[in-house]
Amino acid sequence: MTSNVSSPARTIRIASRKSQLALVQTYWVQEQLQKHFPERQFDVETMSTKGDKILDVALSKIGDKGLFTKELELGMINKTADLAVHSLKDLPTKLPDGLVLGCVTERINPADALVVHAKHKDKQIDTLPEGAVIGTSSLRRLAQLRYHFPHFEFKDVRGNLNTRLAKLDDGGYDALILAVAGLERLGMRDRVQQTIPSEISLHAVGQGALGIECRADDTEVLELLSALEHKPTKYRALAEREFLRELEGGCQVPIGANTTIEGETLTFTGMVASLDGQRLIRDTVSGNVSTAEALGRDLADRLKGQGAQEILAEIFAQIERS
Ligand SMILES: NCc1[nH]cc(CCC(=O)O)c1CC(=O)O
Repeated sequence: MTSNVSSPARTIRIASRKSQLALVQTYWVQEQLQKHFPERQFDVETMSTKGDKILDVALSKIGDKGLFTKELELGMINKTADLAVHSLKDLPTKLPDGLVLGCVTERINPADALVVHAKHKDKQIDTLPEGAVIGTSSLRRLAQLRYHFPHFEFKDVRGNLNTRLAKLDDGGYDALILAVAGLERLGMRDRVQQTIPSEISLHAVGQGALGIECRADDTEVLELLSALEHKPTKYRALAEREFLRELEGGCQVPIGANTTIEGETLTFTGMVASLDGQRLIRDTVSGNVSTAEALGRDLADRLKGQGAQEILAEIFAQIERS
């Protein structure tokens, strides 16, 4: 038999973390694929990742790249799964051999959000009182906010979104900094007190977009995924991820980004900051969208030329010691 025309199409197995946000994202992708390919079958299989299991240690101290992705990747490598849906910002810039970023879906708001305790419901980030306790587990948010608001106190906060919000509402914090995108996807847009301007906080690389990973040689899945691809988001993601790769930072270093596309022009602002918020290096480049990755490298080189490498080296040493 040389033809497989009559054999039934294989079921496509989508691997997902079990967190509420991961499931919302995965079911959204499943629904989109089903819409484009009504004759195909797409199943979802859930699994726990290391990042889901370790909840009592600050993320920056676990320090592992791929904390939220490794188990899903093993599933694809072992062929018990065919694709995995990630928050793009949780996906390391270097993927395991044999796997690729098959598709980037349309980005929603990539900004960070201020979420406040009820007693601050008339406040914005710049009117919160001196000594306000701000919860964040992101070194990027910590460094940028310290730089602009040295009079706040910062406290780590872990757990899924609902757990974090409960800790805020219980009075453990005055405010939290969270991604607008995560709140929006979980139907909690009303908790966004303020979208933090990019002048204050540049978002994480890839924030607000979904990245779908699959086997590099699975042409069938790659073809299915191309139906979900959003070109402008893909260009922005390529530029941002190349910038991060060049700076050799995982998700747990204070590196921020902001990209916009107007016509054919991609404009990219990036920053690297020290943990104490004392030093912050920021610059902007722009060029044709077709040169997205080169723009990311160019921006990284410029920041390195202004001292970014020293800052990052210090941070890696600090994390290792703690
Ligand atoms: N690090 C956790 C994480 N990974 C993805 C999101 C949601 C935002 C997104 O999809 O970019 C969040 C929560 C947050 O940062 O508040």
